[in-house]
Amino acid sequence: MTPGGDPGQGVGDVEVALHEDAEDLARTTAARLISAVADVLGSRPAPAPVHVVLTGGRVGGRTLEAVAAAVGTEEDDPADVAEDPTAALDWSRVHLWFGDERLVEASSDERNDAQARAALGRAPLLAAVHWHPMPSADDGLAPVDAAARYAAELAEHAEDLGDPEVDGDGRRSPGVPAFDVLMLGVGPDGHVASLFPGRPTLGTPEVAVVVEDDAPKPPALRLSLGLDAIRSAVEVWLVVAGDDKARAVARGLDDTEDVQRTPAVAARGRRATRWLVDRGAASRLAGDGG
Ligand SMILES: O=C1O[C@H](COP(=O)(O)O)[C@@H](O)[C@H](O)[C@H]1O
Repeated sequence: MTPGGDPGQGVGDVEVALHEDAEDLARTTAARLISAVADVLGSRPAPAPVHVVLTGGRVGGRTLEAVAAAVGTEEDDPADVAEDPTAALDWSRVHLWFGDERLVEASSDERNDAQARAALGRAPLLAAVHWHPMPSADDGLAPVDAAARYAAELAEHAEDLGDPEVDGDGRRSPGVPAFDVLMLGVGPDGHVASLFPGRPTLGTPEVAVVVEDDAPKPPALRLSLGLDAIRSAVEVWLVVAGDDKARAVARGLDDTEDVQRTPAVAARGRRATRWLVDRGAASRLAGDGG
């Protein structure tokens, strides 16, 4: 077994969904996310929450912009927004977490939460969601204490009602919520969240929130969910665009791949793992039609 755990052990279905380009991918993923939130809201009694983990990165940002556009922004006619089916959703039951974050000033545009708030903040209906940003440099905490603080926040929601179909399967990491959907970008090097190839963070999969202090992609200092926390999600969605990601996607879908070389191979959901890719990212997969 690799230090990151056996990526193929006891996981749900793996699906690949092909999209024309990054814009189509972002728009379709946004629609998928809204529909998943609606399904979960409808499947459990109010006020039970829905837990969603957001990703940074380019396609992650475009996806959230597409979510705001679908829900209705302040530029839209309020009458149209009120008629939209998403207006009926109880967004106050939705909790938004982050898969990773850059440990820089809160005002930095390098922050994943800044990108997410800028995108989703355009939709008045989404003002009701609960944000769970990772600590920033402004909090003045040592990185290890910042990680511990986010882990404590996660633990506060670990007992929330989750999906009855998968809860109790023994594969949820203790101390993290039953994430309903966890989205990840994938780097050209195969990293997910801030779990980079060959880094010590892959050697402690059981730690809910890990510190990366020498990320090969700047900024060097970051926080990330650990592998077991990621694998606690009911569904993991890897949202990837661009032919510079094609090798990482092909490796991430190969069960024999070493997690130390391609961390993405170990990012699996308990019920499903969905690779949502555009033609460029899929261009090294057999039968992609591209
Ligand atoms: O550093 C990061 O990179 C990945 C991928 O970003 P992309 O721009 O190449 O799509 C992202 O998923 C992660 O959240 C972020 O911190």
